[in-house]
Amino acid sequence: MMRTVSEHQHVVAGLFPPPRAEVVPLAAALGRITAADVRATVDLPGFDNSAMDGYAVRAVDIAAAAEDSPVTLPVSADIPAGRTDPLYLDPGTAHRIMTGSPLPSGADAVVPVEQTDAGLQSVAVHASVAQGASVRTAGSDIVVGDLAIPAGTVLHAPAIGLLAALGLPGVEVLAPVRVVVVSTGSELVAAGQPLRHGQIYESNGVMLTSALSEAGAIARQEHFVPDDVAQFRERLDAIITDERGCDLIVTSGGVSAGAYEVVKDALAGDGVEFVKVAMQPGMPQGCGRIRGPDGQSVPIVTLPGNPVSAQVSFEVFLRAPLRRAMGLADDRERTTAELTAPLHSPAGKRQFRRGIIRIEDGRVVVDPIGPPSSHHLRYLAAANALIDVGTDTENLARGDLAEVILIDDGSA
Ligand SMILES: Nc1nc2c(c(=O)[nH]1)N[C@H]1C(S)=C(S)[C@@H](COP(=O)(O)OP(=O)(O)OC[C@H]3O[C@@H](n4cnc5c(N)ncnc54)[C@H](O)[C@@H]3O)O[C@H]1N2
Ligand code: MOO
Repeated sequence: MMRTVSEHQHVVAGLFPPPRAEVVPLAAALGRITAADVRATVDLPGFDNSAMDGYAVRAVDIAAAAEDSPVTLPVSADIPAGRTDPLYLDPGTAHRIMTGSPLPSGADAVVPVEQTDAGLQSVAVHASVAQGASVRTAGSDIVVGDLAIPAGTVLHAPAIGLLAALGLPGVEVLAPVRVVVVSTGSELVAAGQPLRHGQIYESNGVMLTSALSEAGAIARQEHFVPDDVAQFRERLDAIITDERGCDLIVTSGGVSAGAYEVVKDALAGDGVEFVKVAMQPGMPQGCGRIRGPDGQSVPIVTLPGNPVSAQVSFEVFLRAPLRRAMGLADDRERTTAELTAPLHSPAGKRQFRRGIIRIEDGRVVVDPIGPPSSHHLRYLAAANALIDVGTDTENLARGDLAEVILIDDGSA
């Protein structure tokens, strides 16, 4: 009996470790997700300071000041921003002060320069101000120990600014999953090389690497290997011991029922199980854990080689748990749409057909495009949706409502 899609989804999801944390410098933190609460390590502001360019005073000293009857005070100090020495304001005097400069002790208000004659030796103040006017008190924004940024926050520029204002050089964020993609097949040829009859250009490697990157992973493509078990195993060992690190290996090809199934031959019975999943495309699947030369255990997901099968399998089995392992939501939207053409799906299999979803006369409709078989990459390239036809549905008519997964990632 074949495994259901949801059973295999569960098994693949179980291979992913819980999210890992790493510390990155703030300059590299944009878009990253905080792994832990960040609490304020200093007060902001760190000291009482002026909100205006003007004069630090005791409010009581200028209580009688008015437009036509100014109060004149001697100016006994000048406080530009950055002055660090302790300052004291004697009663009956003023200090010239700039925005952000520390308020001298004794002062309890700032008069904006516009309400004075801007004098340097003495200043005529033309308005009274309340106690606390134009003063930004220490800790009025955030106090040591306050929650500055909660865990799970996607860091945008202002949040990074707050971390910088707190004097933090870096932040603990969730680490992306490092994935290495390796395609298999003796028929594969790299772009730029001439093709002989029976050979094809390799396409799954860069396609899957792109899909993994778009999903947020750090994905790296290895050069493909021929259908040779020894070479494949050697390549896996090299991937596992590579100093760039690898949290997951994704392979394509060599998993079905033929005589030269390199992935299956190399790994079956050795921590990796190969199964048939009741779906089209993407029926032959494998996953598990492999051991490296030093005993390291690395999860591996072995996708079928047909290009549409490989990419649809990524969508169905890998994308959501991969994102979860990085603290990211599964951002693939599902909806229902009216079919503009009939569909046939094999009995007992969940089918994922390519489609174009669009709005017609205010209704959400989906055009099925291309045949069901899994070598029609051009239709997958043109699609913005997968039509998800349930296991028990064999026929859908034009006008029927179909389940649809939106796969347009907006990167085009
Ligand atoms: N007797 C059976 N035959 C097949 C079965 C089966 O159950 N019994 N399953 C079929 C299904 S469904 C699929 S899907 C494929 C999967 O086969 P493999 O994963 O073993 O992949 P390959 O045989 O290596 O390749 C299949 C197909 O895809 C092309 N391919 C492979 N890798 C790439 C690549 N990196 N870039 C571009 N194209 C690639 C390859 O040339 C083949 O045409 O098996 C069916 N057979
Ligand atoms: O199920 Mo295979 O995945 O048709 O191509």
